[in-house]
Amino acid sequence: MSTLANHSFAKMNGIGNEIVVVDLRDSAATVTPDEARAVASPAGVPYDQLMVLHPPRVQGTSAFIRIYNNDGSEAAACGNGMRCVARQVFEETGANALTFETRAGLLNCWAGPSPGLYTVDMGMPKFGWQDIPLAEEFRDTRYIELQIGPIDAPILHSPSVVSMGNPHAIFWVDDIEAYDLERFGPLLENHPIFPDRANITLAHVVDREHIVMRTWERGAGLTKACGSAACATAVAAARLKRTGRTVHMTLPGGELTIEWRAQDDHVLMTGPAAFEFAGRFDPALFATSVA
Ligand SMILES: N[C@@H](CCC[C@H](N)C(=O)O)C(=O)O
Repeated sequence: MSTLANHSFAKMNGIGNEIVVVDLRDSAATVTPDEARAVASPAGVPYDQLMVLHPPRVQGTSAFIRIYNNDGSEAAACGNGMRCVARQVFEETGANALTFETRAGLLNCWAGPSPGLYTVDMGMPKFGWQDIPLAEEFRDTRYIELQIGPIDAPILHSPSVVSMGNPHAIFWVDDIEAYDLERFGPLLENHPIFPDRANITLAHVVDREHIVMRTWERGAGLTKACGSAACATAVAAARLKRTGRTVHMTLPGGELTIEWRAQDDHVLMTGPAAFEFAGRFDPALFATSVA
């Protein structure tokens, strides 16, 4: 019998990024890729990311969080999902600031700066080609040599690449709607230059304080919002001196503020987290996913 059978969940979203939160802090169980895919099935609770809380492994943290994409793969970072987790645990405990552990490290989260908003310290971005990771050496990752389309008239080319704990490639364009991201996204996500695949973003710099963007997410496809991609895009734009270090980001599902803090290079992501409904998983979902 699956640990998730009859287990409670919360369906939430972070500016339209579909999130399911499951609390396994009273259990030693983990979620298998098959179970994660079963939850995402149309008969389950379709999501972009499943955030699973496990017992804390590090003193001073409230939980160890494992993050699943809807294809069953695991991700180390999920900005929108972290705001949802923070809201849930804040409401349950009355706290307004907590630290969680993810595979990307320890993340401080706090309520504010105004009611209904949550801030996550997403840590420091990484720019080294081995950290992202890329399959071959690029000394300058502000732009890398990568293109799709005809060699002399590429459709998309020269992305910036950044790790926010997970890999991101950002293509700078004039019109983010002018490209068939559903078609190019999977090609780029699975391009051999990205040995761990990558999240693919189209971004347009409106001015020094505003970027519009949309993302094809690794392991989840087109989503209404990707928080770590917003962080990666803001940082990449600031590295190129096209924006300042605090940027307002417009995503298909809503707005985020990203600050790349000068004092320690940490990236702070601020935005809302919405609760939709709570429920219990139907055991029939896992009938074929667990031996
Ligand atoms: N939606 C997330 C990113 C989730 C992980 C990503 N698909 C990956 O595999 O790296 C966010 O809000 O950051």
